[in-house]
Amino acid sequence: MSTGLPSQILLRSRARWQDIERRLSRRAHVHDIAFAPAYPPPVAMLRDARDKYVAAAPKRSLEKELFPSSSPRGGQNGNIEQILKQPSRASSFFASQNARQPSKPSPPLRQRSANITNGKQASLSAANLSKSSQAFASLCARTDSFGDASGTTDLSGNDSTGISTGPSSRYIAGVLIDDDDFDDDLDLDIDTVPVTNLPTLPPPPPRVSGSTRLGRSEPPPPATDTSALSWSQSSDRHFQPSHGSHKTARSAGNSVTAKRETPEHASSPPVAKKRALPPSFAKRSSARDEVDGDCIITKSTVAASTPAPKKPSTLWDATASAVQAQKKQLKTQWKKSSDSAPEPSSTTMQVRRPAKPQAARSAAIALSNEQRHVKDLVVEKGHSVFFTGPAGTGKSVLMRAIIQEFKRKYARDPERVAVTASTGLAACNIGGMTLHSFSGIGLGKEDVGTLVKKIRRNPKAKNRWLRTKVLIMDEVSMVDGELFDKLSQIGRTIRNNGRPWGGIQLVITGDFFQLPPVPDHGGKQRESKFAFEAATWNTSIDHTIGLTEVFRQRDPVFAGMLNEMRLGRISEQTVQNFRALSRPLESSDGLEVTEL
Ligand SMILES: Nc1ncnc2c1ncn2[C@@H]1O[C@H](COP(=O)(O)OP(=O)(O)OP(=O)(O)O)[C@@H](O)[C@H]1O
Repeated sequence: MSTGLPSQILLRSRARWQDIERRLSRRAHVHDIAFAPAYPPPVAMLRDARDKYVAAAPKRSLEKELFPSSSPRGGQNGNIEQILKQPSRASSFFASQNARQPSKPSPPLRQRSANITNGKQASLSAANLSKSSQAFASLCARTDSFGDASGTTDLSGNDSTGISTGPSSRYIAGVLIDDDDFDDDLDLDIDTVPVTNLPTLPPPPPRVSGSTRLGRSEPPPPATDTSALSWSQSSDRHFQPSHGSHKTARSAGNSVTAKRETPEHASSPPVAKKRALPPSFAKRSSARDEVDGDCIITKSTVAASTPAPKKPSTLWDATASAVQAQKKQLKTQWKKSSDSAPEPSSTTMQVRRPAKPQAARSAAIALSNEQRHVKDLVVEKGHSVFFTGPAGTGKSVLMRAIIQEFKRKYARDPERVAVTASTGLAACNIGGMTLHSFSGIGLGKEDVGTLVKKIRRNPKAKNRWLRTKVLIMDEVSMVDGELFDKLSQIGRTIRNNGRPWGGIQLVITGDFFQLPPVPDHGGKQRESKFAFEAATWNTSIDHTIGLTEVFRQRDPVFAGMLNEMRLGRISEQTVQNFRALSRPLESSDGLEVTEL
């Protein structure tokens, strides 16, 4: 021993000091000669040093806090194992050891002992902490301090290392792990009760023979006792057999059995439950049930699965096939009646014959030669054509035939054909839209530049202008000439094509002797002009064709009279013929005829 030893070692317990004194006294007594010339008597020197440090240092606290395991207090005689076997002291010890590791300030796993929270350890200086570590190292080096401690640590908590684990704490590799630190795990609601008594499932029932009669009404299977299934929390009725599935399996001759079938049920013969049908079905099949009891289920099943088709309650509820059947029936009846009965009047025929769709009627009509010529010019040769003619010459019929041909031609790209008319009603007549809607110009009062910008802001209208190859225009007599010029210029601009209408093929029809364009009385008070008066009319139209054959009137004299009126050049003979038709009008319904 010398004065160079750490002062903390000198602060050990009084008992140890006494033990040292005793030993040194013995050594001095034996080796007095060796110590005498160079050093003062060692016992006196050490006593002085002890008194000096004991008086200077807070002995009790340091002993308690820095060397709790080596303190002889409590009669432990420096045996840490005995100290640590006391839970409270062990906790205090490890808490203080953890507090002495400033380089690893890990957050506490749980509320520590008062040694940490009372501020005493926190007030220790860094130097004291370092010294404490050294002292603890020297303490650990002492074999007598740990008794029979070995160099290994048993993480299982069994006390082979001499470090006693309390009831709720373990020391693993210098880290205190308290089992209570994982108290949150207790909140996990995991049912870990081991299943020890699992019930044995019943053996599969014997195969049901296919000769089981399904029509027999037998008592339902008894409720099975599920008290043995204590391992499940399911309701008891869940363990009762499912009759529907059993019946299906048995009827199919299948050996598959429901999982929850109990042994009692498996041993009982298979039971077929008679199906309960709705009252309406039961009434219908009751007669057959009485006759053939063996086929009750089969017949009832058929009745339930394929209900009889509903009869249409009203005429307009009929399906397409029903309408077709009615048509055939009416046609047959009409043929029979026409063969047997005298020729009915035309009025009666009009009423009786079912109205055909317009497309079907036009398809049934065979085009005349002049009509066919126009259609070939338009569809086959792709010319821009304007065809006109008096009323009843078949302009509309021809136009519908042309549209049909174009739609067939551009079936993969129907946007190539634009069907328009000057008015909404005329557009509906041919299944199209108004010319204003197609072009996207609104009322079309602005100049061409403004209208072009307007169209370019409208993607749909712009797309129509760009995609259209053929423009159909019906009732052209009501299209204003100025509008016609504007549209032609718009087509050239948007399609970036210098040809009239930007190269769009025009198919125009109408009768300029009929309704004129709507005059613009709003702004400029100008007189409206016909489309054929437009500046671009002649360049836009390749062929102008006039239909002459009138189909609406078969009387050529009457057709000639109408044609004179259309042209405004009525002959004297025509005037006399019309006056000869004059007669007093009879109005038996009380309505007065308005004179124009
Ligand atoms: N090729 C044809 N064969 C038989 N009938 C035809 C033929 N073309 C037209 N018709 C009939 O002539 C009648 C008049 O046809 P449509 O209405 O097409 O004439 P329109 O010239 O359009 O008359 P409007 O100028 O008054 O509208 C219709 O009843 C139609 O069925």
